[in-house]
Amino acid sequence: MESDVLAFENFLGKEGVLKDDITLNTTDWTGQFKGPGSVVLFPKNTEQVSAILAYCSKNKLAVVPQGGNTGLVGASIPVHDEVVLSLSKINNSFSFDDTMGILKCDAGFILEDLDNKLASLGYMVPFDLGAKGSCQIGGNIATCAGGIRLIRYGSLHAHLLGLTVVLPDEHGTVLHLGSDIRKDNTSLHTPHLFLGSEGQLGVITSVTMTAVPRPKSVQSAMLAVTSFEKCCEVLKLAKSSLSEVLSSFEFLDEATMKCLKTNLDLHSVLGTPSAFCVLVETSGSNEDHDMAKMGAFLDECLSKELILDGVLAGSSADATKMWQLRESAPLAVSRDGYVYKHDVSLPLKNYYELTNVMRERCGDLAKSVVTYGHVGDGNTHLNITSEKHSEALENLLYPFLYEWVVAHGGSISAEHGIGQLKLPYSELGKQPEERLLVKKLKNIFDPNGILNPYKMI
Ligand SMILES: O=C(O)CC[C@@H](O)C(=O)O
Ligand SMILES: [Zn+2]
Repeated sequence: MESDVLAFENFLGKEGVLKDDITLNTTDWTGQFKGPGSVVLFPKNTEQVSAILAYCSKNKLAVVPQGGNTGLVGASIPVHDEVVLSLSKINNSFSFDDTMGILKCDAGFILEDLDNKLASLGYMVPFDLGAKGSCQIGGNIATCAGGIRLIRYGSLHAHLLGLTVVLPDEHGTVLHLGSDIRKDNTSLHTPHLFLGSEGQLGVITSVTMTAVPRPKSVQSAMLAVTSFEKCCEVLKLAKSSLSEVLSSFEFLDEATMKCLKTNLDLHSVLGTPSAFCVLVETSGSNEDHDMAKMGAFLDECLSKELILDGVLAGSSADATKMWQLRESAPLAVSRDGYVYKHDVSLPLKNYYELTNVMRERCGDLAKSVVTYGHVGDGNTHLNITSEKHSEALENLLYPFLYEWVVAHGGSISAEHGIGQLKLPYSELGKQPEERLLVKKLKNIFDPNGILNPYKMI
């Protein structure tokens, strides 16, 4: 490794190579994934990434590309002594076409910084995540990040136009995929292969994507609902009556509210306790119009007895309080004890059934069985906690939970990916021929298998 470090210092200068105290880059924020790693590299541009990958390819050194390291499945953490390649210093180039709404930028931009830059131009990034203050746009693409606005703007597949990627071959080949324009049907849509590829095909150094006009009016309301069936009725009504302005439809159950109160001292904004809370947001361009729509929607929810109670945010401080509840849910469960995290999608008819089934199955072994998530997309975050890691509980959970999800037509990973966490179950629900095709593709991009090994593929 010493000669490798010298070679890296030669490409990057001493300041681009971190040898000691690398724990920040070899541990994830939940503390669940820790790898020894060997060295952390901080290239400043695509050429330096190319030099690194060419060298690692010739010398068969495994590499873990790393963005903001905010993932939840251990995809950006080394398993053994892989070299960590951080993209965080590749964050200079930014350009924006404010007529077409097309953004081109380096992969290492922090999502929130990018969004702030776009704000001054009247636009925003078309997705939003709790991790926005630390995650990076290149990592968002590599993991096909979902988040709280997917119901309105669609997944990143709808926004990605082009990428610069570096391949892990002996030349460190630099590829410019797709284009910087909205419509280009001249080839296979190769940039999209990298969406959700978990850094296993190549290293993304630059991203071209669409941004969306920043809404001038945003309304948020929190609703108390007595049954999950009614939550689904409220969703249907929100889609039909809020239609084009609906931008979010999020969900927290009573156990989540309890966890927020006990572990973070965060209290519901609703006066009436209820089994379920729904957070609805609209985004539009005309406050009077959007307020009228939200008001009519809330009236209809009440008159049809779909909700027990509802609070409309009267100020941005009120809205912040509502969103703080939803966005703090992951932190609240992490303070509850050892957490078994799940990110699965299901047909809505089975969405909360999973929680009920698991609550009964886990019995007293679980401390809390908590569900929140993007109900509008059928994506549930079922988090099960125990005082400490429990093998008995783990054996009750797996593979039962993932098999149940697949048997009910769901996906074992809705938005967080496979990484290390779900690797043992990654074949579930997949046709063997599809897995084979994916492996063949991986082999074309990374014949030596050096890029982010022991993960999804
Ligand atoms: O903590 C989780 O399980 C989910 C994290 C994130 O995807 C969210 O939606 O808050
Ligand atoms: Zn989520």
